[in-house]
Amino acid sequence: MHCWFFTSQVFKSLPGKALVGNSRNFHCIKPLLQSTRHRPLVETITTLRQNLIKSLGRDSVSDTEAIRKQHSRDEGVERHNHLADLVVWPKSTEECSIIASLCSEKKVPMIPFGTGTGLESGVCAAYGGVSVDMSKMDQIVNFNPEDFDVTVQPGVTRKGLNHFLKDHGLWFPVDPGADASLCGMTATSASGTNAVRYGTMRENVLNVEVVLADGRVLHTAGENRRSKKSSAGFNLTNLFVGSEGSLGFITKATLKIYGIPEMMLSAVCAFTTIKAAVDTCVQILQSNIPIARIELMDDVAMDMCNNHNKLDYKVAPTLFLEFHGSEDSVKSQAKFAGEIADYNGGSEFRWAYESEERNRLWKARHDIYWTTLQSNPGCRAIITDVCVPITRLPDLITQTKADIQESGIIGPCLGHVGDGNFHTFLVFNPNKPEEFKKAETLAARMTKRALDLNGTCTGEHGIGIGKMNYLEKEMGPVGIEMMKSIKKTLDPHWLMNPGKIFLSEY
Ligand SMILES: Cc1cc2c(cc1C)N(C[C@H](O)[C@H](O)[C@H](O)COP(=O)(O)OP(=O)(O)OC[C@H]1O[C@@H](n3cnc4c(N)ncnc43)[C@H](O)[C@@H]1O)c1[nH]c(=O)[nH]c(=O)c1N2
Ligand SMILES: CCCCC(=O)C(=O)O
Ligand SMILES: [Mn+2]
Repeated sequence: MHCWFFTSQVFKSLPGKALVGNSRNFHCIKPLLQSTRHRPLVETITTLRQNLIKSLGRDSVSDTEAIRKQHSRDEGVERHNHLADLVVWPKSTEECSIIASLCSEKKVPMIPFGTGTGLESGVCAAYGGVSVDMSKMDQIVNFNPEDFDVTVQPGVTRKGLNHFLKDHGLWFPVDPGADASLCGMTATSASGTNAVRYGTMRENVLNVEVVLADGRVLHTAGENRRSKKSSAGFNLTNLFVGSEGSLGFITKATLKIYGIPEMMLSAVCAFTTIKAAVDTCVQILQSNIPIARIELMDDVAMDMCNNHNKLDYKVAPTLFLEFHGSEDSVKSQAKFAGEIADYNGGSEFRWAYESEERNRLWKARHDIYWTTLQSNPGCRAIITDVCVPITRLPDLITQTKADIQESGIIGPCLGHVGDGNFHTFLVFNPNKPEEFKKAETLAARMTKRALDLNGTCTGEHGIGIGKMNYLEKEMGPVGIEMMKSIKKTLDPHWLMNPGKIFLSEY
């Protein structure tokens, strides 16, 4: 994989005539999409801006540099140095359609923006264009507690939805660490710590409303449909789950919701080896214990976690577990899981009974990325996200940890092991190109290994720019051809989030 350290020479060599972008100081950028595409001309953007102001109002359109910068990057490693030319804030599906029609008419790229918590540069403006910030469409538009479904606009975040649902004794369990928008989560096919029991976005989205590149509005399961199952034709809903803004704007998502369990009980258990911890996880799943969360943190992650959260857990490979259900069910699940852990040499479970204690524990888990960066001031990290069939996980993690140790790079390992999904944060100093190179080499080896073990390059973060070349390997030529032909049907001028997912255009 190539990585170019940013120089003005590289920037000048990018395709384009009268460019509207600027040059931020990036430590690394990726090769652009193989394309003859140019950024929009200044005069095109000027006319488009006037038309957008006429349709949406002056307050809903911005071309200030600070706002364009804020909308052109996410929380992952900076892989791009281009800014959107304009940022707009639609207030309704109709306004979204107008934006799409105006941009299509001028052949200007459109980039949906949720909350910008993505990790693979999905919101970067690879070819400039219009960043469409969906945050002002923030209503819960349909709530059916007795049917266990809710329909939200794109500005509703997962924490916002859960705050609303709590008073009704309900919750939405998909929980990426960040407070992401639910439509952004749909767009990236997100998951998190609860997926082992409740599934990912793929299993929890019943219908989506989409504004297509030309402004048409599609309801992927038919307008207002919210049945739990359907055999009616192709599954268009799941086509849009994971589409990463490349097929249209998700303007509504209808989601499954759940009753808050009568009891939730968390526990922490340390092991002498990674293999013993992962074996425990595999055996718990094979025993059909309906565990709600089962997360792994290695010794490196536990050490950082203790230091930053004033915790005193053992510095060893550790499982964080959680059981949901009635009191009887939780107790019997916990007993059975405890016996399996014991069989694998695990320490006694350390229980967290009270919700305050549980929240502290899971917050420490969710914050581990920030903890890693704070433990290494001035550094950034390449975030890996491979996922394999669970029986392959012990080998994958053990070999990866050996690789990391040999490289001398700092790289905590953690994961949603119940799904076979794990992450490393490969820390590098942006001023030391050799460290970045080492981290990239490690990430590439790990991903290749996961693919060789029948897995995927991304369990939950998506392809964006960061994993474009891996998608080609994972899908093979026919798979990529099919994906592109679907994109061509929905977005014939390649205007929706160009420069993402695919290494080359049609
Ligand atoms: C600390 C921390 C921890 C985690 C994570 C991030 C961070 C910072 N994430 C990643 C992230 O939260 C996840 O990818 C979200 O789904 C992104 O949602 P945003 O609303 O922020 O989308 P964001 O604005 O970042 O956009 C992401 C992509 O979706 C597209 N998009 C956004 N809104 C859209 C819309 N309405 N219509 C069409 N396309 C749209 C964008 O164009 C882009 O390609 C994660 N993820 C995960 O799965 N599991 C995890 O455990 C974590 N953990
Ligand atoms: C922000 C880095 C990875 C986040 C993540 O996916 C997790 O902690 O599980
Ligand atoms: Mn994760």
